[in-house]
Amino acid sequence: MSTVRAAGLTKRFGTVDAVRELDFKVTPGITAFLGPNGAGKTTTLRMLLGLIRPTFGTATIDGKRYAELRHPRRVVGAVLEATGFHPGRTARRHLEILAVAGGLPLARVDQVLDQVGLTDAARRRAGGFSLGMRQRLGLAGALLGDPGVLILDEPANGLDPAGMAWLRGLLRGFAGQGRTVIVSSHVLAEVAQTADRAVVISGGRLRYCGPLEGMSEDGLEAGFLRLTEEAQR
Ligand SMILES: Nc1ncnc2c1ncn2[C@@H]1O[C@H](COP(=O)(O)OP(=O)(O)OP(=O)(O)O)[C@@H](O)[C@H]1O
Repeated sequence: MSTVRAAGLTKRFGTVDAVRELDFKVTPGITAFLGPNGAGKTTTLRMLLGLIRPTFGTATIDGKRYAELRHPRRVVGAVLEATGFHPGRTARRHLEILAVAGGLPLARVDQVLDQVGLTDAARRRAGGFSLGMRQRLGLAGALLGDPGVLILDEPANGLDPAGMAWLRGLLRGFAGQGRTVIVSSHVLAEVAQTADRAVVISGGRLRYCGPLEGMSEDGLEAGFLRLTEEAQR
């Protein structure tokens, strides 16, 4: 049962307050992480994953900052952008390297290739993959450590309708095992079909944290616009 928490989380880039005093807690299930362009979503996710340091406050997973996790890949898997592949490496080789670097059993590679539907493409070079296939490969890497938490930045980007339905099933199955998913998205129709809860930020500040129904009495889009419009900078 993994919990993700932001406490007083703040990030300043020069004079830009990207994230301001965010407090939220995410528990098992699927939580959509929503906000307009520039709201601070990616910055928040990068702080959770120890990729950038907060100016103030903390971002923790199971009570620990990412840097304090002894086996981070077993705790949290993440896909922030589907571009971090060596184009000349095959999908399988890419995952083998990640497994070795993360101290994970190589047997996981075939399991995750199967889980994301890339078994038949395992020997193909990632440089020739479509955007949707790169998303699947990124997801495979995130799943390698069999983590309790998945953090995904716009994972539906590039997926065709069948791919979106497949991703929804995968995330539901993952959450159904009592695990925690945080998924950022701009596609509210997809969010409505997938998420249990939402964290909404705008202008770097928290606007909502709670069940999806709680922000969408008159439709998710209307709720989202109401929560975020006064904060547009
Ligand atoms: N490395 C950086 N240096 C300076 N400013 C940054 C940096 N990274 C992000 N910002 C600024 O911080 C703010 C939040 O950006 P962020 O990428 O976190 O938003 P986002 O919600 O993920 O947006 P989008 O939906 O467009 O991806 C923006 O004003 C952005 O320009």
